[in-house]
Amino acid sequence: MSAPAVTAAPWVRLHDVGLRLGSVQVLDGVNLTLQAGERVALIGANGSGKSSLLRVLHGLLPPTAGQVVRDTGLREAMLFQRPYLLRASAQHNVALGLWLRGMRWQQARQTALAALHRVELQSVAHRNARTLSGGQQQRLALARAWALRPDVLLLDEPTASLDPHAKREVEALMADFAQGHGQAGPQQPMTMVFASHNLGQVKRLASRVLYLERGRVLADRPVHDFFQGPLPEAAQLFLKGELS
Ligand SMILES: Nc1ncnc2c1ncn2[C@@H]1O[C@H](COP(=O)(O)OP(=O)(O)OP(=O)(O)O)[C@@H](O)[C@H]1O
Repeated sequence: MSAPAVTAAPWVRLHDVGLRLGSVQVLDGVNLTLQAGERVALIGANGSGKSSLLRVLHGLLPPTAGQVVRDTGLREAMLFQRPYLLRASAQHNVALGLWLRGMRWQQARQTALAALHRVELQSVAHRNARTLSGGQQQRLALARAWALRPDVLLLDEPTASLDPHAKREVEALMADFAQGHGQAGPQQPMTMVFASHNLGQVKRLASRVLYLERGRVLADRPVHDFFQGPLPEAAQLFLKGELS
């Protein structure tokens, strides 16, 4: 992908952020500035803290130490590992999110239909969302997020449980959104932060890579530098394991 139009404005800053849940130190001493327009991949072993960091970035989990400072003028949406869908039509699932944010129902239904077109799900707009395939459900979740016109999209392993074809479809939509073909318009590429175990996907989509281990950010590099190394030994070993 071509270089993103990174603006100078930070979307969010984390100052020495820690997160303790019960007896587990989930995040530890995280210092991070993410700029609008970046495409950031979070990688690391299971349990390294990727999902938790996404939740802290999105403001769903307050940190138990440190500070999060965000640009509240930017609209955010988040996609979870398994989308939560109501037992209602695909169109209804998208429209409801818009209605809850104050849009009139008729307009919400129309906007929802346009969003379903965007992800090529118009033919199943009236199907019960729970009967859709995994790939279709993930695209529906993307439509639901896209309909909200987010400036920032956070995604937690969005293609983890999908077959290769569905994976490619979801990835193509992510790439499209990141390039500025989302609703924010071509002048303003969507800022994207995604957790992934798929290094090919990271290379294809990310502009910057954060490697997490036991709640700490051990490496934070532009994507090209990350894969060219040199990296801290732990990150190097992780990459070797993932690529073997
Ligand atoms: N509510 C909770 N209470 C206690 N510990 C938690 C809670 N949520 C997460 N954890 C722990 O925090 C650590 C980080 O979890 P997290 O889900 O953020 O990791 P992850 O890198 O996203 O993992 P995966 O790749 O498996 O999705 C894990 O040890 C997990 O068990």
